[in-house]
Amino acid sequence: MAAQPIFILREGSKRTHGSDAQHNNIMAAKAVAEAVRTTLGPKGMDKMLVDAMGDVVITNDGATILKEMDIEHPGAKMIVEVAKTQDAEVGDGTTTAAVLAGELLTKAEDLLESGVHPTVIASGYRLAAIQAVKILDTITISASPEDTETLEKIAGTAITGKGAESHKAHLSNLAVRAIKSIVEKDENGKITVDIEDVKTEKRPGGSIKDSEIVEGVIVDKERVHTGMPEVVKDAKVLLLSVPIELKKTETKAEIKITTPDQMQLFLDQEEAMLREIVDKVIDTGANVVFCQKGIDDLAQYYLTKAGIFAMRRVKKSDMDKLSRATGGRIITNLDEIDESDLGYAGMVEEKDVTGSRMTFVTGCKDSKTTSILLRGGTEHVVDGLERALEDALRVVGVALEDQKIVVGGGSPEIELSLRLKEYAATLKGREQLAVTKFAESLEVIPQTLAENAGLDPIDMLVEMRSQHEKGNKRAGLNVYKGKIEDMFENNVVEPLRIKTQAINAATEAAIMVLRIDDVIASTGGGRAAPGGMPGGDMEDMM
Ligand SMILES: Nc1ncnc2c1ncn2[C@@H]1O[C@H](COP(=O)(O)OP(=O)(O)O)[C@@H](O)[C@H]1O
Ligand SMILES: [Mg+2]
Repeated sequence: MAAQPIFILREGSKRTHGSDAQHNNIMAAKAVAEAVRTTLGPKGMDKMLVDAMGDVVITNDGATILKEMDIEHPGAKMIVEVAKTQDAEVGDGTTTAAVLAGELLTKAEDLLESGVHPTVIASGYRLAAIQAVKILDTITISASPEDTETLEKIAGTAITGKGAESHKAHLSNLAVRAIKSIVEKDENGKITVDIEDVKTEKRPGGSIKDSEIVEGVIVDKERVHTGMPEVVKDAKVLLLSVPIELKKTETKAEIKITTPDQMQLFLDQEEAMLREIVDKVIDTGANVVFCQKGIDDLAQYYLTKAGIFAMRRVKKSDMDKLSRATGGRIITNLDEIDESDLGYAGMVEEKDVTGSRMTFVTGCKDSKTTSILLRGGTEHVVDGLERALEDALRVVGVALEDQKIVVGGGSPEIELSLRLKEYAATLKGREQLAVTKFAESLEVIPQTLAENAGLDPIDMLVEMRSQHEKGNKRAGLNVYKGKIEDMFENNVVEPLRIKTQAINAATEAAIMVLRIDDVIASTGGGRAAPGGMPGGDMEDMM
C-alpha cells in the first residue's frame, strides 16, 4: 500500500530547506549590507529615499536608510536589526555594523562551500568576537570628562560626512556644551547621560552658524491670542492635558428653544459654565498656561483679560519636557489643581524666528533641560543637520559615560585583524579557519573607506598593515590625502563602545543567519512569500 502524504503545514505555506534556505538568507543579508556600503565614511555617498507619500529624505546614515527602505526578506531583516540595535545602543556606527555583518556572512559562505559546518563557524566567530573585545581594550585611550577638546573631536568625527563639514566646529561645540549641561553624577562619580534631556528644534532659514543652545525648552508654537503678554517673567506654569472648553455631549442632544429669551438664557448659561472653568485656571495663580488640548475662543478672551500667556494644542512630548523642566505636574482634572502643581520658569518668551513664532521657556527649576535650535538654509539641510547632531550628541554622551575612546579611520579594524590572525594560529581544528575569516572580515571597514574615497583599497590596506606591524597602532586612512597617518593626530576619534557594539551585534546577526537551515513561511496576508528566492524582492530593493 502506498504511503499517504502527510501535510503538516497549512496549504500554500512555503518551505525552503538546508543549504538553499541558508544561501537565500545570506544573499539577502549581503544585499542589504551592500546597499549601505557606499555611504561609509567621510567620503561616503548619500542615498535619496522617497517614501510612498513622495516625501524625500537624503542621508548617508545607515540606520535611517535601512529604516526607510522597508525591507521584507527575513534574512535581510536581520541586518536591519543590527543597525537598529547599534542605533539604540550607541547612536552611531550603524553602517559599520551592517557592513561588517554582511562581510562576516560573505566569508562564512566560503567556509560553508569548503564543507565547514555552520555550528563550527558560529563558535569560531564567537571566540573571535570575544577576543576582539579584549584586544580593543589594549588599544583604548582614556578620555577625561573635563577634556572638552577631545569630546569635540569625538563629536566632529561623528558629524564628518554628513553634509555639515563647513560648520563642524560649531556643531561639535554645541553638542558638547549641550551634553555637558545635562550629565548626572552619582555618589561614586559614575556619569550617566540621558539624551532625552536634550531637545532639538529645527527651523529652516538663517545659517547653520545661527544654531544655538537654549537652556530650557523651545516650543514651536505661539500664544493663542496676541493680546496676551509676549514675555512673562517669573512664570508660574500650569500644564493642562484637558481642554479649556465646554464638554460636548457624546450623543446627539436636542434642546427645544421656542422664544428668544430662552435662547439668551441658554447662551448665558453656557458662558457661565465656561467662565467657571476659566476661573478655576485663573485661581491657581498661574500666569502661563500650556494646554495639550483646545482653548475655547471665549476662554481665550477671559485669559487674555486676566493677563495670562496661554498656548493650546501643545504636543505631548513638549508637555513632558515642560513638566520636567519647570517641575510642574500635568493636570488631568481641573477640579484637582493645587498651587504646588504649578511649575516655575524664570522667563517665558515668544519670539520671531525667521517668519514664524516660537516660544522659549528658560530659567527653569530644573536646569538639566537643554534645547538646541537648529538653523539652516532649507528643510532638507536642517533635517540632515538634525541627524548629524543627533549622532554627535549620542557619541559625546557615550564617551562621557565610558570615558574610553579609540581612533577611527579603519585603524582599530586593521589592528584587530592582525592580532586575531595571530590568535587564530594558537587555535586547533576548524575553528581556526573561522577565526581567520573573522579577522579578514574586519578589513572590510578600511577597505570600504578607501573605496568610497576613490583610493586603491589594496595599496591602502598593505600600507596600513605594515604600519601596524611596525607598532604604529593608530595608523589609519586619511581619506582626504589618500595617505596612511596617525589618526589621533588627525583628530579622528570615536567612543570604544561603537566598535565593541558593532562587532558584537554583527557577529550575533551573522551567526543567527548561519544557523537557519529551514525557512517555513505561511502565506497569510498575501505578502510576497519570504524565504523564497531573494531575487525578486532584492532587485526591487536595490
Ligand atoms: N576624518 C576621517 N578620516 C578617516 N576616517 C574617518 C573620518 N571620520 C570618520 N571616519 C571613519 O568613518 C567611519 C564611520 O563612517 P559613517 O559614515 O559615519 O558610518 P557609521 O554609520 O558606521 O558611523 C568610521 O570607521 C570612522 O572611523
Ligand atoms: Mg557615523
